[in-house]
Amino acid sequence: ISFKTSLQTMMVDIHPTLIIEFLINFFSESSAESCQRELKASLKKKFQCVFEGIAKSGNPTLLEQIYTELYITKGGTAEVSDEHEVQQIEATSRRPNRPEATIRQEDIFKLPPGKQEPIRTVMTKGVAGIGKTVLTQKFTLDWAEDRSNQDIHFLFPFTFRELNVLKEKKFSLVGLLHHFFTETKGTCSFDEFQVLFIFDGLDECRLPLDFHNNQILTDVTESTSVDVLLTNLIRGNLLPSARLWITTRPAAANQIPAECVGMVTEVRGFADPQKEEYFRKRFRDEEQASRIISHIKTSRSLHIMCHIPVFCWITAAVLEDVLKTREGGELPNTLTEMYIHFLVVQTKVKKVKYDEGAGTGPDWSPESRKMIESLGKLAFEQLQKGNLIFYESDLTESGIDIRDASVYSGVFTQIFKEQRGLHQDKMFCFVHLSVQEFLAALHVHLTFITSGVNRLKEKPTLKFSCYFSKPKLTHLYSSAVDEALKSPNGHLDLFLRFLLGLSLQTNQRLLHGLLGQTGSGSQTNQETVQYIKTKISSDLTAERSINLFHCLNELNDSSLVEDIQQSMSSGRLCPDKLSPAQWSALVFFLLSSEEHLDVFDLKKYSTSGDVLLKLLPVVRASNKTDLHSFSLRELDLSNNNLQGSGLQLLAHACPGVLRLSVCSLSESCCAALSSVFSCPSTRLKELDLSNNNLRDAGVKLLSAGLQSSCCRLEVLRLSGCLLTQDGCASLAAALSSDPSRLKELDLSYNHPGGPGLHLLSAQLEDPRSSLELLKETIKHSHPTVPTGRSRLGRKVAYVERDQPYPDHPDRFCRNHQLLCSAGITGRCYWEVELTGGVHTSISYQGIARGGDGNDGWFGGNHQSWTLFYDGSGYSVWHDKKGISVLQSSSSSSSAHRVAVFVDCPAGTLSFFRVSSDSLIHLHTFRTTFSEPVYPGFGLWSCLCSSWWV
Ligand SMILES: Nc1ncnc2c1ncn2[C@@H]1O[C@H](COP(=O)(O)OP(=O)(O)OP(=O)(O)O)[C@@H](O)[C@H]1O
Repeated sequence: ISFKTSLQTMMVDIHPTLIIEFLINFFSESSAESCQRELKASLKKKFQCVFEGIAKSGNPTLLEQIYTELYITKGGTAEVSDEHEVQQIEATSRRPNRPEATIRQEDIFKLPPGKQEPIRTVMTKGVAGIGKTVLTQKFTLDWAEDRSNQDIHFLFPFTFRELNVLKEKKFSLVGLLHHFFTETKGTCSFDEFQVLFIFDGLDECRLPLDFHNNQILTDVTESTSVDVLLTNLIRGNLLPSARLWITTRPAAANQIPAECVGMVTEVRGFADPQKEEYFRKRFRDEEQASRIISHIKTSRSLHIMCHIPVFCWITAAVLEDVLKTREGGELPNTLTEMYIHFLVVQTKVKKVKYDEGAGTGPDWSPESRKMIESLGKLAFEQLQKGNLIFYESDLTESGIDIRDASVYSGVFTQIFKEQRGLHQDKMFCFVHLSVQEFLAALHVHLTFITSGVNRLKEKPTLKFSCYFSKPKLTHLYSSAVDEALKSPNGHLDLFLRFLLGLSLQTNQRLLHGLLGQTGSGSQTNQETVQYIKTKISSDLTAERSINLFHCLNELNDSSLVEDIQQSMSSGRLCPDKLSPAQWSALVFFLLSSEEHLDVFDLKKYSTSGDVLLKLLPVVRASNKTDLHSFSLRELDLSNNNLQGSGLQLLAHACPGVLRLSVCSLSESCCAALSSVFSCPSTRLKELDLSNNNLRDAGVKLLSAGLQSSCCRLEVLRLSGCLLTQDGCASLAAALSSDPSRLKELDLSYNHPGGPGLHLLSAQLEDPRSSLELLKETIKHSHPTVPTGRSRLGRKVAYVERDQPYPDHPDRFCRNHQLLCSAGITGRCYWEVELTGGVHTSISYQGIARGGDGNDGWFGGNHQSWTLFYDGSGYSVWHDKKGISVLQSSSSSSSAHRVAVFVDCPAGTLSFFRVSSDSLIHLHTFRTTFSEPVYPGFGLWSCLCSSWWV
């Protein structure tokens, strides 16, 4: 009636085009409303249940019944984190008591206080199994059931898993929405609606998200490949008014350019009270829940791991079973034990469900054995490649019959999930990365026991030699330790813990029937323990030695830690006399001891900068570190891979000068430092942040702190921090604010551009500004490409053929590299055209030429500095420390030029990329050259490496 009346009223005196417009609006609105209703109904159906590792035949659990609040923090960057996920879990597990900005699940898209604009793109990071998917499901369900976020008209939850299978297909954005959400077919224009896209699991994305080269697309009805749709949607070219939520494991976060992300949040899993809540929700029987909770609390390792919801789920499954069958018996304590029980429990479940077995004790049938062997092979081979999602072809490669695959996933539903993407493409994954790591370790163990082949060495070297001597398990373990230590991102750390855990006879007995013969004896274990201890004594990073201590734990050896504990309790601990192994033991002990971490009083140990550096992992982990008596005037932590952790504490502790040059700091660290500037108790006067990739976004955060009336900073060094005009504008705004006390600002080796410098130079003139000195030496020492340069026409290429040159002591024995014969003492500029993996370096004459080759690599010692191009990006190295400086968009096979500018008297060495006769600054080393330097070149491999000068 109301429609009819309105229409009649209008018909009387309104222009016909307006009537048509009214009609279109009227109908599109009502059809949009019905689309929304149907979409909500379908999402409600889809998300009200959570499949806890059971993909097919299990009983779905209601999300509402198990959902336990997750701890989510705000802040951080979209940058990649190199730490292995388990270390992150262990580090982050201690943080919840810190006053960090947290955010509730339902507020993720609320307008932030004081902001006019809503955030367009939120990225949520979190390690495997921490609850990202469940979180997006809860958000979606709450929306679909009208509980929250009703300002959103349409919510479209996608997973990268399902988008992967559309790799070869073409869609328009509207077409893609209609394809996945058929309920919305009645709506063709989403411009005037508030739309939220959820993209879950960026780490699983196999689409080439090329943000730099993909075509720009603004038309939502134009068809193209899905990756082009995604890059344009994320960049805001398509549907600029839409909101986006992307979730990812930390290692994959940097696939999205930082400028496209408005806010980063991180799921930290369950805080301590939520762990209890989880088990109480899961076990309605209160007594059973209490027993399980108190057991978990007795083992620090288990308690920490229970921050990860999926681990809670594994623990619940194991303990439920163990408590049933082992009244009064010992409960699993180490990680390996827990995972062995998990496997045993699953086998029993399978026996009861499918083989009508009694379910008492695991009886490994030949089929179950074969299945575990195949899954183990798959787990190991894919772990080596860094893959967590597998396709049918990966299964075939590991000897798994594709026709049986669904039976496998049906049987071992809780270990191995089968995912069905669109078009019924099958994808598989283990329920959790740690299950994959466990099965991979089991595979390596079994292969060695049965055939003497060490899978970590990849060569069946023992095939013949085993006729003469029995292959030794100690070799397997020591090579596994070596491989794990070699991995740049620690991807074998947890694998190693499991492999060593499996060497214990007590654990092997639990798997009796699967393993057949047991392998190692106590002699082997002792040798392995000794080997690990020698490694701990060597020069390892804190994270690496901590993992080795966890390994000793799995081997039931706690002697190193006990020694330290005794020295501590007897008051004999003397920090100046500790060996590297004892330092590591102290760090590990402090990290694993609950009470020491509540308030960590550093002065108990020493007040030297060196000690502070060694104890940094503890400082990072402690809830509160007492650094007030730490009365250093100046603290120089330059050239350390700090990555920002513990910075806030350090900066508070340091009253005068803090040097953090070349510390791998990024934008995220600037928020911490900025909050120090504005803290009333700050006494920081000079801060050197040179040669860290802070970029404009980081400097913007610092500038906010500089404006605080509490800030006492007088000297700020930001040389070589990748700043452009925007960064300079933020600094200029901060300096013009009233209370700024900054007198000296070093901006050399950045790209401020004319307007940027102009803004800052104006501060020098302004009598109200405190700025007295502005260094922007880039104008002078940043070379322009010289016009009259000549091509030397020297070319070197990598060949795999003997060369007819006689031996010479100046020749590098192992490394494919050479030094020029003329040394440089003044200023020199040269360019190199390269393809493939190439080192462009300078070095002193004295660099090692012989030996095993490890010390003589350019950048692998204190005598040389190098820019290394690995075929996809650049990194700079000196004294074995490297930082990545630029990812390249060109392919490894295409030639490109880099330039080197060395200024010996000034002590600078700069590397640039030459791009159509302009120079892009990559990095500047600053040092004192004590002798002449020689240009050097190295060819990494047969990737057709070659260079011209
Ligand atoms: N908030 C929660 N409450 C209860 N259980 C949860 C919660 N979050 C996760 N879980 C449990 O943990 C399991 C794994 O969670 P989820 O799949 O969300 O992890 P994820 O972070 O997406 O992991 P991945 O990176 O491996 O995809 C779930 O199947 C569920 O059993």
